[in-house]
Amino acid sequence: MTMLSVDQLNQVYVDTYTGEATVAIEDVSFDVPEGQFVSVIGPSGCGKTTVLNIVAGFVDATGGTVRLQGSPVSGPGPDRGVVFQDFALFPWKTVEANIAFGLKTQGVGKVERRAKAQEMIDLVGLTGFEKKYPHELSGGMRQRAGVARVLATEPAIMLMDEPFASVDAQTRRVLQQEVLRIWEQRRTTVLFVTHDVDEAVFMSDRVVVLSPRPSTVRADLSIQIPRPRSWTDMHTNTEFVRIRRELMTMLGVETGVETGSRSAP
Ligand SMILES: Nc1ncnc2c1ncn2[C@@H]1O[C@H](COP(=O)(O)OP(=O)(O)OP(=O)(O)O)[C@@H](O)[C@H]1O
Repeated sequence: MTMLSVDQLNQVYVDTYTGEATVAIEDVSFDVPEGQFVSVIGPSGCGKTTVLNIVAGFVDATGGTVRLQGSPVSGPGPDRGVVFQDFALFPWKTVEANIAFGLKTQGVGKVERRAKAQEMIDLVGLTGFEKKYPHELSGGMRQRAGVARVLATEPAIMLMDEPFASVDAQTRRVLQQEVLRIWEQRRTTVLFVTHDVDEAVFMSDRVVVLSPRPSTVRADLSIQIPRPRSWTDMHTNTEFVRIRRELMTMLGVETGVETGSRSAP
């Protein structure tokens, strides 16, 4: 089943003061089948975040349609769970309360909320940290709590915009593996935006490559690396090495052209 359908998306931003128009997205179309992990990659400023924000319902597209499970998207909704770069946890709530929060807004009763929150806490490896506040957690733990918070509400699709951008290189690799481990147990459909070629290839079933702004879909590559995946095996995995090289060349990374793309450290 097609979970998400992005059809001839177009986005023009108009500066409210100068009236100047910026065509961010020219014409972008792609589908995401249920259960797939799909990354969107492309040069800096090509409109990756804009695509995600339109799918999330935060931004109204100036053209084209986004359908989720066949229904047009016209605003934010509980069927889409967004994992933000800055974790978006409430600092005054414990891990448990943060994770249960979305369920509360959905009207889920207290007992069920507690049970679901605990299930998610165990799933992401935060058992024992239920009563801690976000400032008492490491960046990696906060991100896991952020993922758990979104997963608890069982969205049809998870939208992730550079979720590991603010953590150090080593933690980033650990978190990439962690998120994959969690994802492999749930297989929630994921739309993932990143700059990072290695991250996109490592995580995804497919990588949608956008052209420089105003963007179109430049390539749509299927990643046939068996799961579960681990970073230890990647550099000797011929499929990883081949697709990584193809993407690097496409994005101009090896020719030294400034594209904003980079590989994972
Ligand atoms: N709210 C806005 N108002 C005006 N212009 C915007 C707005 N949001 C984005 N843009 C412009 O649209 C283009 C695409 O931006 P967007 O953030 O979607 O790209 P991106 O590929 O995610 O960038 P990056 O990789 O640098 O994060 C850029 O030129 C940006 O300046």
